[in-house]
Amino acid sequence: MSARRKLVAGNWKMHGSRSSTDDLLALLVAGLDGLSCDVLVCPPYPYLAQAHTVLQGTGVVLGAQNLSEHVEGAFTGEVAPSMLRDVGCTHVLVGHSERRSLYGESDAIVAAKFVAAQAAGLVPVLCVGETLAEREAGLTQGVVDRQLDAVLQVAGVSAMRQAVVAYEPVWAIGTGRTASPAQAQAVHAGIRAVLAARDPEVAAGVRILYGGSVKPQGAEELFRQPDIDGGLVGGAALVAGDFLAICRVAN
Ligand SMILES: O=C(CO)COP(=O)(O)O
Repeated sequence: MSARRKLVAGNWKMHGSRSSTDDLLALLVAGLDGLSCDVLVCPPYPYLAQAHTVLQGTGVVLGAQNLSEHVEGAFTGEVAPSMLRDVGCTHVLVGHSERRSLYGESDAIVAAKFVAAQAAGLVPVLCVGETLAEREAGLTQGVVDRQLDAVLQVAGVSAMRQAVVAYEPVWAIGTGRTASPAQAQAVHAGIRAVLAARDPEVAAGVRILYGGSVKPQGAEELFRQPDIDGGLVGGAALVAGDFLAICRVAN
């Protein structure tokens, strides 16, 4: 039995409205009563302050889906790390595959965002994962190691004490195709081994989430794997009953 407490995170992506945010959060807060896993929700930027008000005192923590690597300045359309803190975020996703592929975020930018998040007192959830072509070419662990190493080079391994890693194979995101528990476990163990080579204690403590078509069915077996410490949930995080069911099996 691992000493790491499970964490279930919901990435709402670009979905919702003011009223659906209130509705979903109310259902989550009511349904989570009595559960002991950690729960994080990441609504879109405009709803963060509202979500913070609803979540205060509930134990559910709040994260953003992205942040600027800059402290402040002439960066039209960007959101500073301190602003996220200011509206009640404790966490932020960094390097989600959609940011990497659709918005050209390089390993270097992701590393800079990771550092900027921690400098503002936010816990970064560092997302890593390979494409289908990379998996089929046998490059999975190499890609994930490169993405992780880019952050470790800049931030140092001890920064991982205040961070979460999320393994999200790109081919499993939004496709209904989940990695098998064995496939996911193998990569999670590989991530932990990379960290252990630098600092075994840090490696033993860091939570590594699995993401990619996580649904209530199948979540239990994923979460039973020794190196899977919870989930980063997309589509199913928008359906209160599904998200709650996933939290329940992580409990
Ligand atoms: O990208 C994801 C979470 O960050 C996963 O999304 P889905 O659960 O919709 O596949």
